[in-house]
Amino acid sequence: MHAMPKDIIVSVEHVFKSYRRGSQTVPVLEDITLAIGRGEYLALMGPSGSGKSTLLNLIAGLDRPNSGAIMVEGVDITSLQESDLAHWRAGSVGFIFQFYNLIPVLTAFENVELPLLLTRLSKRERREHVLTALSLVDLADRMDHYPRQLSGGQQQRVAIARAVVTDPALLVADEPTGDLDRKSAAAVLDLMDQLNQELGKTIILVTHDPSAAKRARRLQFLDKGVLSDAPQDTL
Ligand SMILES: Nc1ncnc2c1ncn2[C@@H]1O[C@H](COP(=O)(O)OP(=O)(O)OP(=O)(O)O)[C@@H](O)[C@H]1O
Repeated sequence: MHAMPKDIIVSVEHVFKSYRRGSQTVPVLEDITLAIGRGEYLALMGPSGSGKSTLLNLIAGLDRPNSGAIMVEGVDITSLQESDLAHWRAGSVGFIFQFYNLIPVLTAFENVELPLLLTRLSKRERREHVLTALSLVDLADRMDHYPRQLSGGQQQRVAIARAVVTDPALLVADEPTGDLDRKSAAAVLDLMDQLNQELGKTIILVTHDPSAAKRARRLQFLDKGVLSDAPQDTL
């Protein structure tokens, strides 16, 4: 473990990432360095294919860089073994995806409970945590519903409850409003504002939607694998 200033939660240092396509190497991220403060709300924009999801997945420990270091809460996640990384992810990061990724055969309650099955909590404690998370997203009354019985906006709110049920400091959201109508999108963005402002969650939001990016308090722009402060006229 390295010492890091207390207020920096994510530190990306000289990260390079490429993918292999047949015999070719396709560079995706080139020398990315980025520090994110605890409690920050950062939006990441940029053209399709510029590497936004790739960077988000690296920070969340879903993928590994070719070189460079990624420190999250003082842990160099690039040096963790696969099983340690999975364990770290489960307790440290909440994920919000464009298409919710709920399990169709599980109820809202069971979907939100899933991340807790990896913990030592008792059944009763799990139930309390799940109900707290579902109340936060205002869906406690729908806990016995299956995903297909819920609207897209409601499914995304269940996914947000699942993301926060283990109380991670960091939330990563990849196009969380990409599949929603304006009204449901606004409700999801309001909820993310609340998680940031009231619960102090650090949020990294990847989006194409300027009205979503406006909610963040800092904007970074990725183009052809290179990161920069967003130009003034981006939004
Ligand atoms: N697992 C993979 N294997 C090979 N190439 C990949 C893989 N994942 C991403 N890529 C390539 O890396 C590049 C960046 O992809 P990425 O999804 O990070 O971009 P993005 O900025 O999030 O795009 P979008 O806005 O369209 O979601 C693309 O050219 C993509 O084809």
